[in-house]
Amino acid sequence: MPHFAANLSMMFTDVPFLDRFEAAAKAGFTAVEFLFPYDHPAEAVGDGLKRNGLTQALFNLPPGNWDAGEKGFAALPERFDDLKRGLETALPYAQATGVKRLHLMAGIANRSEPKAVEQFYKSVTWAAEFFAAYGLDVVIEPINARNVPGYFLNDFGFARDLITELKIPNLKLQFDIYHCQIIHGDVTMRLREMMPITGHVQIASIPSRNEPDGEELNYPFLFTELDRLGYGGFVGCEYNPRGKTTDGLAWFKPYAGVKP
Ligand SMILES: O=C(O)C(=O)[C@@H](O)CO
Ligand SMILES: [Mg+2]
Repeated sequence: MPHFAANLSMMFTDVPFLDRFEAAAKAGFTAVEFLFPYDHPAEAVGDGLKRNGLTQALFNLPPGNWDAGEKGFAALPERFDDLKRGLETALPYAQATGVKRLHLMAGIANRSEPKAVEQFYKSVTWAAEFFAAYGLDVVIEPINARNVPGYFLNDFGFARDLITELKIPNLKLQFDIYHCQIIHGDVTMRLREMMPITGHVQIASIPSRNEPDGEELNYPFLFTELDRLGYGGFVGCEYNPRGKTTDGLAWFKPYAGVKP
């Protein structure tokens, strides 16, 4: 049975961030993820988790000025120092939460520009080697161009080739089913192909990015497929609830309380 992680940047937003851990636990989640914890002290985030018996599935490395449109630096040669500083910033949060994987964002850059590609390889290698020393994985996620126009990493085949070519044991794919369906379709065949390099999975309905209980994809089929493929990682609920988060959790009832 999949092990779902509530995304606390998108779910339970009717309460302040640090109160969302309790809200997720009360709703039956045993794991959480979020985009960025950096507005709060690492200890407070770690306490929120521990007090509620939750496991941290994932969070993102610092992306730069998110509100100004920055989406990470990994493909930006002129921002390599910022990227390196970001790894240091994330480390205390990783240690306070006990998370085992971190998402490295590529940034807004043109993939047909050789310097951006070269920098992406360099940054990904640097980050993976940095976190290997702490027993952490680094994941990279293809993101569709409708949600993030100009995002460098917008192709699952490119991510697969890079991971396969670099052969860095702690470098893996963040397989967001929502993005895969929008970019390519054929989600089941891609899950089958890319399962050996997949370190994290995320879900949402397509095209609305709401609860995984309708629209384009048959999620119960995909959850069974993840089990059939032997996926033992987390499935992040990275969706915008249609209304109050708890009112939209009927789909989750059979999975509540599942531990790895
Ligand atoms: O947008 C997504 O999908 C994510 O997983 C975020 O963490 C990155 O924006
Ligand atoms: Mg995602």
